[in-house]
Amino acid sequence: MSGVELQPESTQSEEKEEPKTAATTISSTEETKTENPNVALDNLAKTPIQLILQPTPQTPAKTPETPRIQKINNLKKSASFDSKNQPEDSKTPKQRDQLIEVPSDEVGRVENNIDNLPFYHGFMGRTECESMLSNHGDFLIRMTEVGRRVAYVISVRWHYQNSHVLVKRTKTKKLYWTKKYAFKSICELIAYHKLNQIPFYDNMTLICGLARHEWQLNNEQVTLNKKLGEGQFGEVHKGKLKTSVFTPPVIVAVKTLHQNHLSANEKILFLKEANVMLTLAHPNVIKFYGVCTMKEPIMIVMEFCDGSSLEDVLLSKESKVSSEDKILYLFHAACGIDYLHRKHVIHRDIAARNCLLNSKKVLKISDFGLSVKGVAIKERKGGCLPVKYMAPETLKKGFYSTASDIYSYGALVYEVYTDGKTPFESCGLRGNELRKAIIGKSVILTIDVECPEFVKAIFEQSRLYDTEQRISSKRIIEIFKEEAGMHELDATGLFGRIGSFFSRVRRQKEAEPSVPILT
Ligand SMILES: Nc1ncnc2c1ncn2[C@@H]1O[C@H](COP(=O)(O)OP(=O)(O)OP(=O)(O)O)[C@@H](O)[C@H]1O
Repeated sequence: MSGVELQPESTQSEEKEEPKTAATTISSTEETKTENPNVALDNLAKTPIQLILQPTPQTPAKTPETPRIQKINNLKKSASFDSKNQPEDSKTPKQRDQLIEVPSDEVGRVENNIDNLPFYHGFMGRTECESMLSNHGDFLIRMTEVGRRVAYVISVRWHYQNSHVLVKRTKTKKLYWTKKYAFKSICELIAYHKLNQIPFYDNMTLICGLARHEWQLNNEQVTLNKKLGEGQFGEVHKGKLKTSVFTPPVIVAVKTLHQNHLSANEKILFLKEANVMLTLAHPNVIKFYGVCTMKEPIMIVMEFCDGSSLEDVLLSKESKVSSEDKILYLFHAACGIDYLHRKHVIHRDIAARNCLLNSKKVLKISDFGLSVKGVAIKERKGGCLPVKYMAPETLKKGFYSTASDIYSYGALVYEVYTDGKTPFESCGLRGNELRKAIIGKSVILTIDVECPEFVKAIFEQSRLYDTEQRISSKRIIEIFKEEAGMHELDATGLFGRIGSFFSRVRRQKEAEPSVPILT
């Protein structure tokens, strides 16, 4: 006999000490140890340990088909972690159910720091996890929260279906279990079931552990320095990221998630931002380095912009943004948005405050907190929404699309040419009143200051009510190229600064007034 029989949890609470029965079973454990001193993981895989479900005086052992085992399986079904599931803490085994404790030395020498398990992914949402599971037997371990307490979930692909099995803990001894066997650590639970190919839930075994990606960083790789600001979910710091021992650390911006008072859903929302950024690489979009989800605080690590936000630059009393730079920034913003739209990402929060500038005057679209994958979606959202920047179809019916981003781009053009004024600031309406006024067309945004004709035309065509008529990001870029001689940046972000706009304007003024052709 190699397993230590464990009293059911409900009776364990009456236990004062570790069960003395362990001593008797340890002798047979030692037999195994003598045969395999320092048994290594690989050896274990080849020589699975035989475990026998032991009868207790009160509860004779039964075969897996018996109602008692069935009952355990039912319990485990409740532990299967469905979206509507309740925390299963209370659903502990009844008195007649049995678990078998497997002592650590039976499992062999295993890595006991979960962070070092290659297939442990830290805090991860279900959707992101399911996007990784593709083949039968693929599995990963992730962290979640059940009733504000950290819990581990084994996510596995089994016969074309994804299952999420919550690892449970016994009340008194705090042992980890999913089916029959209980372990001192989650690493032992995983190692034991994987190496011996014992089903850990129903008939599912752990076959192929999916390793973490390069972008799933360890907290130790990141150092936080000066605080840059604060957003809805947490703070942004300047920091350093160590990528290897051979290369110097990279200067980064690190978005940390407030540790307290955030539910698992809010954490998932925060990580959604990283999820969207993950697929993006463009000189006018903030670069993403990775996420730290192994422990608190959860962090998103991204490119550091050594300038300020466009909003701050526009509002700065010290210096005015030149006409040349206004064109440049709006062109960069259009290139960033166009790239997002080609990647089927709707940003949903285009505004000067979410455009960052670096010291080389390159504008980068940032803050993907509200972004979604897709070209058009319908979503009714409550809470704090950027009404002043939102399109009428969004305010009316919750429709978001690439066209609604373009409508917000119009608001960005307004901000740039009014030196950072917030749209509709002067109309005196707010919240729901403003929403109704925008839908009812009783307030309309106009640029009454000096502005190149072609920019004004872009602005007007971006603010059209009919989404079909609204200008596209592709067309905006073409116009900037045609009218201002702009060039897109290459991947390094070095080339493609302003072209011959001002010499062109001079030429046009000499010849005839500029008539923008917008199709
Ligand atoms: N990549 C970055 N490089 C440099 N500074 C940054 C970077 N990202 C954010 N910041 C700065 O950190 C501050 C907070 O950023 P964050 O995106 O969290 O805030 P926000 O957009 O105000 O809030 P929210 O996320 O709630 O929309 C901003 O002032 C911004 O200028």
